[in-house]
Amino acid sequence: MSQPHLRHLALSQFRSHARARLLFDGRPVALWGPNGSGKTNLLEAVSFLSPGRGLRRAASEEVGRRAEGVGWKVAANVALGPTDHEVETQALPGEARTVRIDGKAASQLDLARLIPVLWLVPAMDRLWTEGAEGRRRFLDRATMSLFPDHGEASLAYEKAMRERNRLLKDGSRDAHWYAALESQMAQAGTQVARNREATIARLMAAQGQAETAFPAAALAITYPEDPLPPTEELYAQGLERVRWRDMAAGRSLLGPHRADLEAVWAAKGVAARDCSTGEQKALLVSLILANARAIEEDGTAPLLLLDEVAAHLDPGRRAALYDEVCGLGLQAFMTGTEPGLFAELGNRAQYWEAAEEGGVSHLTERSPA
Ligand SMILES: Nc1ncnc2c1ncn2[C@@H]1O[C@H](COP(=O)(O)OP(=O)(O)OP(=O)(O)O)[C@@H](O)[C@H]1O
Repeated sequence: MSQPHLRHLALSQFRSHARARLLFDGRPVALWGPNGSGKTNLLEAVSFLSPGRGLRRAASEEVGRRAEGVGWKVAANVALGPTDHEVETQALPGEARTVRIDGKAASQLDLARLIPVLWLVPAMDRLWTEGAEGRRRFLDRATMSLFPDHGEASLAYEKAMRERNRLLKDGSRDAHWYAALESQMAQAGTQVARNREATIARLMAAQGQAETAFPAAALAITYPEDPLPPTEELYAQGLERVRWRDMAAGRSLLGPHRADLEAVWAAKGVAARDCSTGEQKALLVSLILANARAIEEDGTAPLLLLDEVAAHLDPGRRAALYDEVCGLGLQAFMTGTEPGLFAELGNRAQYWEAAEEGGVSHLTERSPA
């Protein structure tokens, strides 16, 4: 039986794509074409089949085609074993993004339960050297793909923290109100932290399982000040203890929102941030493949969006990546400016050529000559 995949994808007024309809057979998809031809835009459309702001972290109104201003829509048929699901997500001008699954209104978190979507984009080349926020987002996306309750726990945590921050800013001394919010933060925050810890354990185990050309990373979650108390009860007590310190800071300083993800190239003992650009990319590829393997242990498979990943890898690693993607049976969407970058894939992939004319992208299924 084939892995979960998109059977068809239709875009309407999505960035440079006025109207596009693509049919897929479950093989990886290699998308090639010149700069600005709409390749990343297509991957971004697929990333909107998961919760959040997609792989460019764009606001919904940004992704509607500029010339039209009529809103945008992405529709897909998702094959999950013997069952197909119709998924639609769209936003009308000035309105929030909506989701429908099999014709019924659904939440964005329902998308995550249907099919996980993982991605690597060029902006993530700086993941290990820039601020902790990007690394937390990367970790949370991995976590959500393995623990579907993670999205709800994160939302509950953020909501309680926002309310506590408001009390802190207002200088409130209402101990009962603080205690209620701190108990909610401790409950949801402990869940968030546990899910993340379990995720890095699974990613490390999944890296160790396969002999690949990609380096294994030792991962750890760290905190800038106090470590996170290990139980819900101790965490609630910790929040009470630091209440007046937090009031001076005007915000909560203790919790999973301060976490950072550290990675070390295990065999060399070198921190990811001190590795070369290509090595950092190889570490990310290693983690994303480990993530896919861990998802497969749960009996499903993610969609993988790899934007311009081939350009950074030497030919040996490129071939290894393709072998791994094909071995896992993943529907990976991969972009490159030239078809030659996919030579090692041969007929194991479906090929689409992207071209742009008058600001509108066109996609044609075409095997490289
Ligand atoms: N909202 C929008 N409406 C219309 N066109 C848009 C919109 N947003 C971006 N574009 C256009 O889409 C094009 C970029 O497409 P995309 O990023 O998919 O290119 P690409 O093929 O991935 O290129 P590269 O190889 O350079 O990464 C640009 O020409 C940009 O102006």
